[in-house]
Amino acid sequence: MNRAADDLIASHLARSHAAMARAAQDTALLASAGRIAAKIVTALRSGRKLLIVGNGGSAADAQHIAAEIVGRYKQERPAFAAIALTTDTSALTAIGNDYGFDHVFARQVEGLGTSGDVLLAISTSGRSPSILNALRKARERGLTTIGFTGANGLAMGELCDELLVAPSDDTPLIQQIHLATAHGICETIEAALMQDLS
Ligand SMILES: O=C(CO)[C@@H](O)[C@H](O)[C@H](O)[C@H](O)COP(=O)(O)O
Ligand SMILES: [Zn+2]
Repeated sequence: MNRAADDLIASHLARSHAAMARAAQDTALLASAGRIAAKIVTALRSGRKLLIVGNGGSAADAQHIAAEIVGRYKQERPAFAAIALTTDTSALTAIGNDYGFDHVFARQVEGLGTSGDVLLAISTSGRSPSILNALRKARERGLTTIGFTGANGLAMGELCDELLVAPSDDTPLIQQIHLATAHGICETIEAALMQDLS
């Protein structure tokens, strides 16, 4: 690896480290993460499900988080219901082709979401129409709505019962804060669900 690559990667790691440290001190982020974990626990305890949407890197995060819930985070326990709406290529291409990409998630929320479920919608910009439409549809159908965004995404809050704001305006860094915070939320959820069994 040449020097330039080393410098670029080291600089990214340093910015990532600084962004994570800022997030760890962000009392608003920590408080909203706690409320989000409590809302998801309430839904899962009563047999409801968690639906998750996101584009690009956030689609990967959606799948990652769903797997922590339906599989396990760290502890041996029963499975709980979580689905990323980013994985079914037939649904995504049919809905995208017939109705337009802006509807790929909203249409799945309409088909799969029921009152009492939770929609977790991840958008670093807070402005992706596919994500905003999914939140609107979730509201219409009586789902609890949760948003993950970045410092410039506050407008998304209008459609969310809880909005978690990563303290950065850089998409990759926002994504890293989202995933690390989601791991903390999964740990909190798992601890609460394990306590029910003891
Ligand atoms: O992973 C990255 C950048 O790190 C990209 O794929 C990124 O997720 C895509 O550009 C998304 O379309 C951005 O959408 P959003 O987060 O603004 O809703
Ligand atoms: Zn990325």
